[in-house]
Amino acid sequence: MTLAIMWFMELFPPYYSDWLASPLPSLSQQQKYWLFRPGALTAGLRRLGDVQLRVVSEHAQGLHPAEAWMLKRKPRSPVWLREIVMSINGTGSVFARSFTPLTASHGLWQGMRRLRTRPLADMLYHNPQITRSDFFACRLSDQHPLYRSAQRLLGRQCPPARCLLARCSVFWRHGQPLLVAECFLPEFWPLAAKSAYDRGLRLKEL
Ligand SMILES: C=C(O[C@@H]1C=C(C(=O)O)C=C[C@H]1O)C(=O)O
Repeated sequence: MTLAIMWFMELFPPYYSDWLASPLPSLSQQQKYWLFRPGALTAGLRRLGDVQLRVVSEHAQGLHPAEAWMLKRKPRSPVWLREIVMSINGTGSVFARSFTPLTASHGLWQGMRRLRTRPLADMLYHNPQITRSDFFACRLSDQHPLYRSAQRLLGRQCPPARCLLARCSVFWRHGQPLLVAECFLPEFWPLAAKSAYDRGLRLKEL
């Protein structure tokens, strides 16, 4: 990447970002529902079946330039990253990638390092000091950091980027951000549709 492009990306981040604050018009009602559903995603997934969480990786790395604006931190500044996959009744359904500044992972967000297979949700929704940003959603592209992670995780079984819908939001605690990005794998959508059908719900009641 040339210096000029990197300079542009750092200066005008939202203009090259894939993330959108409102749903793409082409999405189904069900997709819009899950991409912008408030509250704990794990709680929503548990209504579809038995949820298992597998930690894929946890390590320090530099903040990706395309994600720096979300964290309001400088590109390449050190962050602590956690990547997990959640399965519903044994079917890999959601891949999540979460990160916080490395200093915060030793401070206000240190709980993130101790979770192991407990979901992040356990430490996010019962603390009045923690606020959540609006959601952003997108269809992934080949260059998207979340897609790069999905490729590492799924290898040759990774679906094309355009088949993957994702959302993200930032949790803030005393000025310290924790970004959570979640990608719905293609196998998730039939499970969600079947569950809604079994419960006799119309889409708007999901
Ligand atoms: C943030 C939540 O926790 C889920 C669990 C995660 C984890 O343990 O790393 C990451 C993203 C979420 O889908 C949630 O359920 O809303």
